[in-house]
Amino acid sequence: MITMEDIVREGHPALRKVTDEVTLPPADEDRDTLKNMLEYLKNSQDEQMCDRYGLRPGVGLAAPQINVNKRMLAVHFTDLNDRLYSYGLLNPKIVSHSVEKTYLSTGEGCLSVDREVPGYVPRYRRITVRATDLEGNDLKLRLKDYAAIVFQHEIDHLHGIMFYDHINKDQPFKEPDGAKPVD
Ligand SMILES: O=CN(O)C[C@@H](CC1CCCC1)C(=O)N1NCCC[C@H]1C(=O)Nc1ccccn1
Ligand code: NI
Repeated sequence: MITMEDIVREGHPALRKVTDEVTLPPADEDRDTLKNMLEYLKNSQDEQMCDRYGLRPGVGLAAPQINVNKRMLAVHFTDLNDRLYSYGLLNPKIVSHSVEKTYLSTGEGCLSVDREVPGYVPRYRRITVRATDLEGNDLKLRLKDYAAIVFQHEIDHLHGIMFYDHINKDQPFKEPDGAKPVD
């Protein structure tokens, strides 16, 4: 099982690499890795598992965070309309997005960042993501608000981008133009 020891922290070169696409169909090793990433998220949202293994709760995890240079991510969360997003995705790609922006009013954090980095992280309010899931199905996900934010945070990791790269240096809490916050 993946624990916090497996999660690399900022400064580790893996977090600044652009990941390689996964050859499809995925090798068993890649599928197992992605299943373990999804398992981590579920474990991290279970009180007992959290306490027993010292896990930091997470709603998303990208392969570079466990030092795997592959274009794979896992998400496990329910959005504000109680829709469950629980996926292991291969080669996810944002194929379109709104001009309109959003941001988490609490700012963002990262399991690979052991410090608070204050400030709003501008994100597209709506995105369409194409990807392959663990069963080999081609998915097209239309995401907005919180779900769009989570997926953008994870897909950024696959391109060596950290959330704080987007924070306005001069005015971290400047509201991004015309953006509607997600609380
Ligand atoms: O790349 C992936 N990561 O770095 C894990 C991050 C991903 C989220 C950060 C902002 C959007 C996606 C993550 O999940 N967190 N960030 C650090 C500590 C908190 C934790 C979190 O938001 N937990 C949570 C939230 C709601 C419900 C349950 N748990
Ligand atoms: Ni992160």
